[in-house]
Amino acid sequence: MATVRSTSLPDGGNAQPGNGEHDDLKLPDHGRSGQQARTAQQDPTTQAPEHYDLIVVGAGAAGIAAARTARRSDARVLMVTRGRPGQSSQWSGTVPTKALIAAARTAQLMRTADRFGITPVEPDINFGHLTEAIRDRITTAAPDESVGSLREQGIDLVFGTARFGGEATLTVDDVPYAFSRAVIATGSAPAMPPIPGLADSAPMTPESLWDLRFLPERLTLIGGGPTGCELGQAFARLGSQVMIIEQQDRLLPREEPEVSRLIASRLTDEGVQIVTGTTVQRVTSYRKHCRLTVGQADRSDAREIEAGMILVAAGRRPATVGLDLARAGVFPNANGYIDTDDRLRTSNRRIFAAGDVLGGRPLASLAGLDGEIAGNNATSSRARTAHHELGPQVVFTDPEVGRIGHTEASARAVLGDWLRIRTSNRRVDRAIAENEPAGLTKIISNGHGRMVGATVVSPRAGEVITELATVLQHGGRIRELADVPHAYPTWSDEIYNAAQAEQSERQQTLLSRR
Ligand SMILES: Cc1cc2nc3c(=O)[nH]c(=O)nc-3n(C[C@H](O)[C@H](O)[C@H](O)COP(=O)(O)OP(=O)(O)OC[C@H]3O[C@@H](n4cnc5c(N)ncnc54)[C@H](O)[C@@H]3O)c2cc1C
Ligand SMILES: NC(=O)c1ccc[n+]([C@@H]2O[C@H](COP(=O)([O-])OP(=O)(O)OC[C@H]3O[C@@H](n4cnc5c(N)ncnc54)[C@H](O)[C@@H]3O)[C@@H](O)[C@H]2O)c1
Repeated sequence: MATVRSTSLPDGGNAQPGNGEHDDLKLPDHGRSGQQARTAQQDPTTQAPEHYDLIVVGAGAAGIAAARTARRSDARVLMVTRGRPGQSSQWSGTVPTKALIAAARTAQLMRTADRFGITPVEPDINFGHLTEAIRDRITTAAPDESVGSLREQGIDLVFGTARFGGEATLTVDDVPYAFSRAVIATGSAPAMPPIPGLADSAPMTPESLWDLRFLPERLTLIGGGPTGCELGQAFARLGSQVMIIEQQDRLLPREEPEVSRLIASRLTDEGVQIVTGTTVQRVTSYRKHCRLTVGQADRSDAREIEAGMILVAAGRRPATVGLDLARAGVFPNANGYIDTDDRLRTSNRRIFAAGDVLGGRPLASLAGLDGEIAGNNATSSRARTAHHELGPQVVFTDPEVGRIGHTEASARAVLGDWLRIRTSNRRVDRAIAENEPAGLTKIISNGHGRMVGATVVSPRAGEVITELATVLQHGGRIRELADVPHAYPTWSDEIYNAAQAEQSERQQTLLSRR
């Protein structure tokens, strides 16, 4: 029979097994594997709480990765969740939005087929069939995240709301459990701006949107970040009249200003009404529609606009309410998120945190990686560190916006004018072949030519940016890609062109020094 390994506290790789310092935190040897452990169900009246090597709170991208990684060290693992495993990513975030976007792109292609010399046709959208197809995509996307599959992987699963009772205990709906380590991976929830009358209008959120049974004739999005832009464009392409209201002076305010202009222009061409530099001050609901009082932040310029169904895409907030973190000795920061060191350990050294609950950049890609790191560091003495700043992020509008590292403004804030910026709006051959407009490639390097950030706007920017992520991760220079043969014609052509241009500039500089 497999036994649970007794693992000493991972302490930055310095803690030696049995060095005495952390003996009280040693994982116990239960003499059985998690796979063989009984399913987590307990009588609340029993005195001793059931003990686990690791309890993971949350079964989203971060929690699942943490639990799976811990199982590789044969730890006895309990995962607690009050929602379906997969949560935001699989059920309401990454997967369904991309399925919706793909359907909307098809509708747009049908409508604009004349650019390929094909007779265009206005698509007939059956929203019921469309949402059914999306549900099908969701269940196909991650079969190994189902309850059955997680249990097969040896992870005990219990449904309910977790609440810490002390530094090494928690309850799930009053049933107590004890842990050697825990990972908090409770994710985030939609932020609801405190706008008078908003709650009465029963607004949708990216989470509740998937219950829609009909295509809204008119849809008003509050927030023009990644969610607002992706969903706004998709619903407009499916046939809704869409308005996006953004309080900052441009859409996608975290991206380069030229990206905001490019995406705004594309959305406007597709019929989306964009209102920037404007906040919603009041919502008045009528039986079938709403009226919004909007204006500038200082409340000047107040005016009323008609709105359809409201979808709030105004950012996220941490899902920590009710966890009783203080009892566990974990203290959220001023924004309510959990701070950790780079090994994802919180102020309680038994407890780690991963995913959206950390704040920063709430991305499924980072949540999964964090989960692995937290699960590893909680159950193994070989510590791994998290480098959030290195992960690429993509806004899946059409065209897509891929970014890695700094924008020009954030690089300038750190490096001043010690920057080299290479920008191109050239239409690559692939864009010409597919009759797509020009995008953008912007590569930012420091004075030594080492890349510190890049932005790509193209129909496949999500793929293209990963090549640059590799360069950034290795502290490389863009010219190093000039020696790597690239397939032609691809959406990466402009990266290769930039690499060759950098290479030839360097050769000229070297020649001129001779
Ligand atoms: C519309 C939308 C589109 C997105 N698109 C992308 C994209 O294209 N690419 C990308 O990388 N990211 C995308 N994201 C972000 C991505 O979905 C999240 O970053 C990711 O899902 C976060 O994972 P998580 O595990 O931290 O949290 P979650 O997936 O939210 O999981 C949290 C889990 O904790 C549980 N929980 C919470 N509190 C408790 C409690 N007290 N007790 C027990 N269980 C609890 C929940 O039930 C859930 O299982 C998108 C997000 C949205 C909203
Ligand atoms: N493709 C992707 O990777 C993807 C897609 C969607 C979401 N996400 C993730 O989810 C997170 C949340 O995305 P999001 O777009 O909901 O949030 P966000 O914080 O990125 O953007 C919200 C926008 O709403 C605006 N806003 C806030 N309150 C407002 C108000 N009262 N009136 C008008 N505008 C208001 C903000 O200025 C901001 O531009 C992102 O940080 C991102 O990491 C990722």
